[in-house]
Amino acid sequence: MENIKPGGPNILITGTPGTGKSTLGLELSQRTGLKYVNVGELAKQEQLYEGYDEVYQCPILNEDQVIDELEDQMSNGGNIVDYHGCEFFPERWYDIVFVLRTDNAALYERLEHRGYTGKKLDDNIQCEIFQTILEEARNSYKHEIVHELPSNTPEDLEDNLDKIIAWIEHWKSTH
Ligand SMILES: Nc1ncnc2c1ncn2[C@@H]1O[C@H](COP(=O)(O)OP(=O)(O)O)[C@@H](O)[C@H]1O
Repeated sequence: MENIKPGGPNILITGTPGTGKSTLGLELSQRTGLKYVNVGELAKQEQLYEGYDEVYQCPILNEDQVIDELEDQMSNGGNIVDYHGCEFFPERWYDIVFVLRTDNAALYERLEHRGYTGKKLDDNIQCEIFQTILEEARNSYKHEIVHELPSNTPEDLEDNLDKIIAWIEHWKSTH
């Protein structure tokens, strides 16, 4: 049975770093009033970590702590969650999952611009080539709620916003 969420639907925006999750998530939040949750930022603020990854030179997310931290607000609904992974969240949290996709050349430029180099840059490009996050989403959620969205141009961004806003309106009229 579906949970009742007074705050509205919960939306997951996932995809390889640099595909445009925070750009889309923030704009969507502004236009809809749903709450934007950047899991990476939340972990940093609340120090939800368990150790340090020497290879990638970044802290390791404590997934259980993230789940505990978000459980109440996710049960209430009305959240747009942004993270470059999706398999550790409880499946019941999300009403819909969007996986952003970016062509290699564009993604390479965005990540280079962000200061990524060497293995970190290469691995993220490979992650996108092998559609790792899309596979992860399809393995973690019902196929019918997982949607791939192109995220290459500003026109794509506008199209994606229009589509998601229309979906939210529909969700609200049926719940
Ligand atoms: N649809 C798009 N078209 C062109 N550039 C985009 C698009 N979406 C995001 N960008 C740009 O790509 C870069 C990475 O976007 P960001 O939202 O930070 O990605 P993520 O949150 O997935 O890491 C930013 O410079 C952003 O302005």
